[in-house]
Amino acid sequence: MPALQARILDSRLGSSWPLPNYATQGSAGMDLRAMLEQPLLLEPGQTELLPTGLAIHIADPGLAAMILPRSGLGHKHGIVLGNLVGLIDSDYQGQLMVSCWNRGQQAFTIEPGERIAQLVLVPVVQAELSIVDEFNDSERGAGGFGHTGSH
Ligand SMILES: O=c1ccn([C@H]2C[C@H](O)[C@@H](COP(=O)(O)OP(=O)(O)OP(=O)(O)O)O2)c(=O)[nH]1
Ligand SMILES: [Mg+2]
Repeated sequence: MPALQARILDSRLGSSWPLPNYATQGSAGMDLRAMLEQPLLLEPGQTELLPTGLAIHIADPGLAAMILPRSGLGHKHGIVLGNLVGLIDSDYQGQLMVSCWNRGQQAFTIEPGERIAQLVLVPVVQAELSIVDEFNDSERGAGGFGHTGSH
């Protein structure tokens, strides 16, 4: 498992609540917590940017991190991400922020320290554009958006 540099920006993280970690040996993501001073009522349709108390520096341009919703919160309570997916650049050193969007019909209260999203490290390939006039033929060509049918 590679080491990931992290800074704790809220001292409650690691004392009142555990640091983000993998819940099981096979977990893909580590949960991020809402470092709130008090419970936050999210009305239907409301979006708030929440601090996580944590900064990471991935440093390796061959890696990035994604912030993804937690399935239970998203499916049962409509609490997903205002940006749908958060992408954390390898050179970002600021606090990890989570945009929480209540896309549901009911208000939902986020408690201080609640696990609101998950962080997944992913490999990245950076490419240089090589401009051409025509592509070599491919089986698909420009067909898309249902081109292959629905059965
Ligand atoms: O859910 C998120 C998404 C992004 N970020 C941070 C890390 C990321 O590296 C930086 C920039 O994100 P992005 O490139 O997606 O946002 P932008 O709107 O393009 O801003 P910028 O102009 O700073 O790149 O914001 C978060 O903390 N949480
Ligand atoms: Mg950007």
